[in-house]
Amino acid sequence: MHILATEGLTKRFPTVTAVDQLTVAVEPGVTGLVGANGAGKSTLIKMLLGLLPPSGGRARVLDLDIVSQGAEIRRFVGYMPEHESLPPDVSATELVVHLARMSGLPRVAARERAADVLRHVGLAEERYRPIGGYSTGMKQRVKLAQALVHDPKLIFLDEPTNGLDPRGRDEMLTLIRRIGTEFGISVLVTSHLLGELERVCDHVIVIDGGRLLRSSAIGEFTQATQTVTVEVDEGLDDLAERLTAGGQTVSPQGRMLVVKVLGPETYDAVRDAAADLGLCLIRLEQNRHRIEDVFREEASTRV
Ligand SMILES: Nc1ncnc2c1ncn2[C@@H]1O[C@H](COP(=O)(O)OP(=O)(O)OP(=O)(O)O)[C@@H](O)[C@H]1O
Repeated sequence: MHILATEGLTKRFPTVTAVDQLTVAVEPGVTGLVGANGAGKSTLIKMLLGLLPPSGGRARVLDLDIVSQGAEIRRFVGYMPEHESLPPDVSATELVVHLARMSGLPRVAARERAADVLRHVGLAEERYRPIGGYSTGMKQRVKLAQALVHDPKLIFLDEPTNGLDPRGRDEMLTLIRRIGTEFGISVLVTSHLLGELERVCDHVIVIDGGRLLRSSAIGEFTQATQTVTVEVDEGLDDLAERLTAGGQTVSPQGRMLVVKVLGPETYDAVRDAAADLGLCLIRLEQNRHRIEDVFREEASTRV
């Protein structure tokens, strides 16, 4: 069963086509939507929520039509917007209870549910303080809590790690994975960094200029795009030659080599080649993939 499916979905603004003939289907689980700034991620999400009418094509979310059943879709789907959209003068508790009430929960149930989700996202005592004094990380957690409070079947998270420091990012990504696995809520999460979504997603969709570039299970994805950086004390050229002769794809980068990972055997090949040549291996590091790497990869397979 698909949780959402689009067919030729298009959104044209006067000067730009933000989403261009997009046909894609998403299964239950955690799905990453990756694309550079301006790729059309937010526009796609707003259309899927029934908040922005498409210029062409069709889409269904939880088997509901985005044009004629937007209000029903929003009953079952939670949305964490990209930009800050929180009132500064109320506390997280007041806001989340209010939103729970607006989604139709009675007063007591709304309070209980709000307390539950705020606890799940990791907001403790501070939830009683006005939101205006929160750090970016705390504000992101409030935005996540309000997306979950009406017990959705699916949530759309638009750049949830924006503005967070490395630790905050890690915590947010762990939370997202838990939402998908422990709570059984399907997640569509956007980012401009493929590397950070790799950790938490089952499936990744890449868009560029509003068009679908790729949609695959995370395993296939990382397989196709993974590289390791290799640094040795000396003898870099010899190592490159040895690896190339052994069937590895190697490109020099300054004082290091970038080797495409063909499988676990690539790591063995690097270790063995360095040992045979008597070189001291200083670094063997798996690279985080920026979206640009995927574009480069796709472009090189197209020619
Ligand atoms: N309301 C609008 N009117 C006109 N152009 C718009 C509007 N909303 C978005 N766009 C344009 O559509 C394109 C896609 O924007 P969108 O916000 O969907 O991208 P994005 O992938 O979410 O990027 P970001 O993460 O930077 O928001 C951009 O060129 C943007 O300028």
